[in-house]
Amino acid sequence: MSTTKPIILASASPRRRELLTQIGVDFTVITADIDETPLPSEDHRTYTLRLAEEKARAVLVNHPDSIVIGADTTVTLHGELLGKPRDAEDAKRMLTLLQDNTHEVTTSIAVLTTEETLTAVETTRVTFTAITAEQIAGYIASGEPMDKAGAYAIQGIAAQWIPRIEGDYFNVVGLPLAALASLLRKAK
Ligand SMILES: Cc1cn([C@H]2C[C@H](O)[C@@H](COP(=O)(O)OP(=O)(O)OP(=O)(O)O)O2)c(=O)[nH]c1=O
Repeated sequence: MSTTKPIILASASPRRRELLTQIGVDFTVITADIDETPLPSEDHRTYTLRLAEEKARAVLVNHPDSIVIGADTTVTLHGELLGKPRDAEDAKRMLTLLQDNTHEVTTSIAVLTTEETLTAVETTRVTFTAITAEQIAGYIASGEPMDKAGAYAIQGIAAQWIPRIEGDYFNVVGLPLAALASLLRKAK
């Protein structure tokens, strides 16, 4: 895919890098640290959209001639936001909630230039089988949950407990590729 301006992915996530490469986009990676604390009464759509935009905006200020992509993924179960687990105990709490249940994964993306702000929010429903306490302990010991929203990776070991999803698979991994490609085609 070619655009008139250089594309920057404002993300430290190796998954996002791989996904964007998968669809043939030429880009560089520049990250900026932002505060990811949810605001009081912010829902998952507002929260992920705000963060996606803030991540991209923080990079755009220093690279005004580029198209900057920001993204944020969060898991929600019955309205509760599950971000990345703080520690092993928090990962256990999240996986215990998610097992034998269906939850939503929301990724917001923002494609920013100095002239325009293009955004999209994509939600995928993910169903988990029952997972025993022993399996959860073993999974946490593998290290996979620690840097993932909801404490699991659909693209990893957790795939064995996910018989069904409704929506975009790539959205769960961290970037809704079809929605993103459509925004990139619009960006000038
Ligand atoms: C649910 C789920 C999340 N994830 C990952 C995607 C994201 O990297 C991470 C959610 O955290 P994010 O805060 O969205 O992203 P990040 O901190 O990894 O990267 P950055 O903010 O710099 O862009 O969880 C998976 O890899 N697989 C999954 O199945």
